[in-house]
Amino acid sequence: MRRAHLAAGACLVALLLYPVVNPWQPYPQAVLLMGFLLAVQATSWNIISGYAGYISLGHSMFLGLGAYTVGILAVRWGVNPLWVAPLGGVTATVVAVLIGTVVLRTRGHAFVIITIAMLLAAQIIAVNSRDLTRGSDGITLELPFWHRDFQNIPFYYAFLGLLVVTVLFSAWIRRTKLGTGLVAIREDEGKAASIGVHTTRFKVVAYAASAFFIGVAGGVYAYYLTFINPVGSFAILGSVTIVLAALAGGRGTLYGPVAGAFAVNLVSEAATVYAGGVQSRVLLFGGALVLVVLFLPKGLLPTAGAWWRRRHPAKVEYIEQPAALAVRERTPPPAAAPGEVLLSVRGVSRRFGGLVAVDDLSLDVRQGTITALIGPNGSGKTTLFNLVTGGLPADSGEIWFDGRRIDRLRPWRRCHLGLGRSYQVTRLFKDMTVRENVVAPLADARWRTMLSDAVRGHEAERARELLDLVGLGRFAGQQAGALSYGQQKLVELAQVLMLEPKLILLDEPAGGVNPSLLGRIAEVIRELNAAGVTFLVVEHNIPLVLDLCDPVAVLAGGRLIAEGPPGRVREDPVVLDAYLGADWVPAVR
Ligand SMILES: Nc1ncnc2c1ncn2[C@@H]1O[C@H](COP(=O)(O)OP(=O)(O)OP(=O)(O)O)[C@@H](O)[C@H]1O
Repeated sequence: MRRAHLAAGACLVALLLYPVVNPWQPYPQAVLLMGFLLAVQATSWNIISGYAGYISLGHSMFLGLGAYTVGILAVRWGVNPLWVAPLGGVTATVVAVLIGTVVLRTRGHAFVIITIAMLLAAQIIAVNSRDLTRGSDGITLELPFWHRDFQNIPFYYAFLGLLVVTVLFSAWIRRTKLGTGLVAIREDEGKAASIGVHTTRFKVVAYAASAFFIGVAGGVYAYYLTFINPVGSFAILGSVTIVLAALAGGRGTLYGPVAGAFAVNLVSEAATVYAGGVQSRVLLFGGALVLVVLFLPKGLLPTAGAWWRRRHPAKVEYIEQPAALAVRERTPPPAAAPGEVLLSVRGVSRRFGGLVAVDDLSLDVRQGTITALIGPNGSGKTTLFNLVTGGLPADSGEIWFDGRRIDRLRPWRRCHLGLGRSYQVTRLFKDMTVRENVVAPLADARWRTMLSDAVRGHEAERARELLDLVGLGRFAGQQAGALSYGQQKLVELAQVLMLEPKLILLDEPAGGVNPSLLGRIAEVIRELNAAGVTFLVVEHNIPLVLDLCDPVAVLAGGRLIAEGPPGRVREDPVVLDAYLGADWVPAVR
């Protein structure tokens, strides 16, 4: 990344000097200026569509909104458009918040289509609000106030300045917990919510943040053109160009959208000069989009970066593991006293069509226990976990945790109250490093937390401690997706432990894990339990369950069929009949 920053700095110096060294070249200056404008838009778009993965095909709407705000205000108030350009950003942001609050409930194709619809709706409103916008006739603005000898050089620096600020803003967002949360949403939104990310707020903030600088740029652009009309200001081709630029350069990266914007701008210019203008541009952009998706799915910069790393592989940093486990006492003392009910599931049911997955189930988990939840495949164990953590709503019944009713709370609220969980099939954020995964959980939904550094000093230390605890300290800097399945299970455990939950729901912690790691997992659970953490464990490895857990609850057909100490449950004829099998007991004795 340092190399990329240096290269970007060198390019910036060259661009700053270009009009000074070469002042009488209006054409190349204009081409560069349009490149800056496109780069501002692609970098902004990248915040919602690259970081958070919500693809917007209507983002040029914010350019039009900025242009119209500034055009209308400049004409009505008789002020220079440049002085009111920031208000273009304000309008774009306010509209983004209003739209985002509704639209960001959808995802995938629905979101893409709605963003296009919004763009077209904005165009129709601009055509029909004649009193405000002068309809199809458009608005003509005053000519630039500077002497014509300066040509468009002031615009050149205005757009370059805007680009620098936009890139710095985007870099800052990526460095905060907001940025990590957005990437988490892109990779697995349900999981992000379960580790405390207030997904609704994060998405709306990202959408608003992705609109502001486009709105400001729209205001400056209106002055540059000195004329705006609905068709030009709310053009779908503008949105397609933004998407193409970001995809070509590298969606989700910092400099990718900038590099892509310059590349696309050059192609666009070539089309205008050599192939006859707008029609050929549409054809070229369509073809380029197909080629990028087929041959450069990650974009130019990430592909070049991967090629460079293959040629110059970095050495994996090795951190010595501590000789012994060092589990700290829980810092916030547990609310419930040992033996008191911490989680209470009361008459909860959940159906999937005609199938009753959880059937009027009641179950208590007491503070300080390692409670097992076992039962045949399909008996409703994972569904119960989803009901408790908020991944699924219950059809009926109540769920209480630490003295509070939680069944109507959103998943992140339940996490903030002290509920952590791991998944049957690990759900790490595979494009993040192991360290980033461990620090991704959020302890609360405060704005201050959201805008703080992604990895704060004490968190880095805690992440290191936890990774050492599960024996994976040396993999902290690696991509999580590169680890083995068993190692990913351990990283997910470290991730859950980051927030020091009161209760951890472990879904098949031993599934797919080799015997030596299994011993380590059991050891970690025991140590944490001794330090005050309560566990509810779903597991099919019965010897492990009987050794580790007490009490044991048995589900079958979504109902609780037995509950009690392991010695009693393993001899219960109902359990033998429904799950363990008649010949099981002699085999382990
Ligand atoms: N999202 C869903 N849509 C439809 N049916 C579902 C859904 N989730 C679970 N089920 C069904 O509900 C029942 C209970 O599934 P669940 O995953 O809770 O069982 P389980 O006890 O965790 O099984 P296993 O031990 O195999 O993990 C199964 O019949 C399953 O097919």
